[in-house]
Amino acid sequence: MSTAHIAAAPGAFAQTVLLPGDPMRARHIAENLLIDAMEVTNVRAMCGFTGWWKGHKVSVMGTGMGIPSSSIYATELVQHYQVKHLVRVGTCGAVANDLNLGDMLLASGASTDSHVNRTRFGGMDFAAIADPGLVQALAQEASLQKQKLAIGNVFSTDLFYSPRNDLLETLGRMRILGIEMEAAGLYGLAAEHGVSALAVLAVSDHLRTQQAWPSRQRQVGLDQLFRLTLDGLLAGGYLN
Ligand SMILES: O=P(O)(O)O[C@H]1O[C@H](CO)[C@@H](O)[C@H]1O
Ligand SMILES: O=c1cc[nH]c(=O)[nH]1
Repeated sequence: MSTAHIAAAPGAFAQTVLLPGDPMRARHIAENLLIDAMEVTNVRAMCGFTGWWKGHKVSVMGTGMGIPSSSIYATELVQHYQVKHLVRVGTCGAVANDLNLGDMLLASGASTDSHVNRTRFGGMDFAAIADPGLVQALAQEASLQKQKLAIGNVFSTDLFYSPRNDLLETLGRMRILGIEMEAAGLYGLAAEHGVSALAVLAVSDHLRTQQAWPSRQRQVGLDQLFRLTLDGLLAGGYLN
């Protein structure tokens, strides 16, 4: 079986899939963290892998950038490959003053300038929230491992390069912690399809100080985040 964008055999994916925006980050996770990971799809070079974390099956697949691209892959994974838990592992820009490059952030909610959830929700505002069970699993694991994990609202934007001069001030005033481009769409999609979703992010840029990771570090510099996420998913019973 294959879909328009995923060419994988039935059952090729685990019930839980890590979803980085960058397909090369998916490959990095498969080759450096998972055991016996096999590439299961590569359409448009959007590679996906299934392997093992501490004896439990897990998949990882790139989504591309932004809600439109990530929604295509997430929908096909849920509808055609019976995926139950969608866990975005991405980068974000820090809005909050007390976040630094490399800090980890769990998006318990995601605000957005995208209209996808209004389209889903009859024109009304949908509160795009992470699955509470996944939030608890990751928060508990971070606490157990004594790792700092900020938890709060992020902003999922359609425009990486925003023309709005007031955006940072507005986001800060509304207690948004960070900015990225997929979580709100993923949370709306999960609600629509009756699956669970979570986004955990590493700070790759700081919008106030203009500090930024180089592109290579965005690809391979998130291992601490991946390990914490995989351990949390395992402890929470999300890996089969
Ligand atoms: O690093 P990823 O997971 O791609 O996430 C962030 O990086 C991209 C922009 O550079 C957007 O996809 C944004 O959400
Ligand atoms: O969407 C994103 C991702 C990383 N850094 C940003 O500033 N924005």
